[in-house]
Amino acid sequence: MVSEIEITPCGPITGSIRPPGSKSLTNRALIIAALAEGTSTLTGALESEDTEVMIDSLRRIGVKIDHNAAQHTLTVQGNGGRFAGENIEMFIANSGTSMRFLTALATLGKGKFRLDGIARMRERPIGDLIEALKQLGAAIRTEQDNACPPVLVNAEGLPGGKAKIAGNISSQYLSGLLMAAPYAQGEVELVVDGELVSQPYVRMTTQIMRDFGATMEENDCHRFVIPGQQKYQARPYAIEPDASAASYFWGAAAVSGGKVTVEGLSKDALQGDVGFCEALAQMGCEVDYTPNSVTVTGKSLSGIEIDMGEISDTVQTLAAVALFATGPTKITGVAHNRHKETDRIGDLACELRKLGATVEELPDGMIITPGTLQPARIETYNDHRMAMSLALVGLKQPGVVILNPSCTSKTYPHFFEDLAKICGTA
Ligand SMILES: O=C(O)C1=C[C@@H](OP(=O)(O)O)[C@@H](O)[C@H](O)C1
Ligand SMILES: C=C(OP(=O)(O)O)C(=O)O
Repeated sequence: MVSEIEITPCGPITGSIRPPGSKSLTNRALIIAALAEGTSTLTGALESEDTEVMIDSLRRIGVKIDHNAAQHTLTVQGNGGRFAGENIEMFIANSGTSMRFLTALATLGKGKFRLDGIARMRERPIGDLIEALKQLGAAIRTEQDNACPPVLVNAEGLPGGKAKIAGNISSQYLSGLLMAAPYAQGEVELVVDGELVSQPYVRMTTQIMRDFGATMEENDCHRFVIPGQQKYQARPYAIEPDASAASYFWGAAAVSGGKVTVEGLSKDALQGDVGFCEALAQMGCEVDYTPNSVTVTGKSLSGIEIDMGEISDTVQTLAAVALFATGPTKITGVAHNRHKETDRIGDLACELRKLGATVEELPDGMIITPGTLQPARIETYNDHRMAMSLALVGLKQPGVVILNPSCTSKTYPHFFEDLAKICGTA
């Protein structure tokens, strides 16, 4: 494993790429196919740490999953929501989606389940999800009574009922509840209490649930009524390429003044992160959509003011692009970014300053004023997005070194190879 990588500067980048499958869609499809009756074939699936920990955990509750690496296909034989076990341990590394979705799923079974992860996962909140599951009748708690993993579930099936769920820390709680709800013994009513961050991910959840045959009543992403004792229907399902991963290639076009096409995504993609292109358009880039591709052409860039609450995984990408703009960029609406793989406000500000920018940290974002760029050794805090986004700066500025580059294995194990290929520096 290499301990650091120096990014090779290059000219305007032109080319096209199809990034690996969406993490969010792969992990949702796995949960739903695991609960379905019958065999589902998931094509275009992501193969990375976040999906491996999901697959490993589902296998522990008796779901059969075959992986065809050459075809990026997962074949899942669902257990119909019937699973039992004594002291089943799930190790989830630092995958927020897996931790939150599997916590909700575990309440549907019978027996004792323990969900744990790496040290950072033990700092990532899960208390609001635990409280909502308790309201639905689950026997569940955190091991240290600190509202963070490890999570202990003493499952007897999920009775159902009405639950309020806070949405200001993470939308993944609501997504986890929604996907489990059709398998509750009775009807489940979920009401979002206050603000809901990352809303496009909730729309993605309800869409994929419907694609697998579940029904629900939905009121403006605020109230959901899901009849109990439903079954997902197994089916073939094609997974879109990952739009958050695509942001690095669109960002590469923006910073290099090039033209990059991402294949397999469109304006109508299930993933809200295609909205990152609109932020680039606001900065001055040209964006062209077809039904099966999105192309960004880099032009001269201006700083912008933008609320990124719906596309928070692309904040770091936008911050990297902002270093090449005229004037400051103000990002707001992402207080929840402090609870991700690392504090993506404080730690991001620190690394941007090393590259020569002036950064004012806000409670829910930052103001980035570009300065003269300079070489820097970039700390990644074991955050894949810190590595992938700040690598873009090195495409123009010599001497940008990314430390611990293998942290991209969380969602994109071959990122640096793909970047070098499209830059012509491989
Ligand atoms: O539901 C999902 O697939 C995700 C939701 C988002 O998390 P939050 O809801 O915590 O913002 C996002 O950051 C994460 O990468 C994936
Ligand atoms: C926040 C992220 O992941 P998760 O919450 O699923 O760990 C991410 O991939 O940027």
